[in-house]
Amino acid sequence: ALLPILSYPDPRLRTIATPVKEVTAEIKTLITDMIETMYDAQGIGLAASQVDHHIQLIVMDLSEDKDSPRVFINPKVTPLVEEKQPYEEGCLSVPDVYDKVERPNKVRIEALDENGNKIDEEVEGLLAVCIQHEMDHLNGVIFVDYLSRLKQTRARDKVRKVLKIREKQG
Ligand SMILES: O=C(O)C[C@@H](Cc1ccccc1)C(=O)SCC(=O)c1ccccc1
Ligand SMILES: [Zn+2]
Repeated sequence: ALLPILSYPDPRLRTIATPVKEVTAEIKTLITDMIETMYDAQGIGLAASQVDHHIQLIVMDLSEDKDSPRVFINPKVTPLVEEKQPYEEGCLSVPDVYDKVERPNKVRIEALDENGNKIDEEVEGLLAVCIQHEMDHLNGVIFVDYLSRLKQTRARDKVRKVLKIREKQG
C-alpha cells in the first residue's frame, strides 16, 4: 500500500528512530509498502521516518529498471575518506527543492538485510551520498538543515506551494 510521506517542516521528521529488535511480519509489510511508496514518488531512497515509522529502516533502489530494491536495517555508516564532495540532493519530504550538500563520497555500510543477514559494504558515489541522506532522516536531520537560513525559508515556501497544488489536483 502507498504510505503518506511527511513533508518538511513537519516536526515528526525530527524524531530519532529506534533500533529494530526483530524483523516481524509487520516490518516486512512496512518494507514492501515503503518500496512501493518510494517508486511511486520517483525516489531512489526512503527512510521509515519519512512515513512516520520511527524505526531504523531504509529502502533504496538506484537501478535503472527500478527492480532491485535494497533494505538496510539498523544501519551504521562510517566515512572512509576525509574530504567532502558536493552533490545536488533532493528529498521526497522537501518536494521540488534541490541543492548542493557536501558529504564524504566513500563510506562503509554495516546493517542487516530484510532476512536478518549481515551487510558490510564499502560504497561510493550516489549510493554513498544517498545512504548518508537516509541515515540523516533516521537521526531527525533533513538535507535543508545544511543550507543557509534564506534557502531554508525558500524551501518551506516552496513545499507549501507544492502541497497546495497537489491538494487541488486531488
Ligand atoms: O528523501 C529521500 O530520502 C529520497 C531522496 C534520496 C536522495 C536522492 C539524491 C541525493 C540524496 C538523497 C530522493 O530520492 S530525491 C529524488 C531523486 O530521485 C534524486 C534527486 C537528486 C539526485 C538523484 C536522484
Ligand atoms: Zn530525504
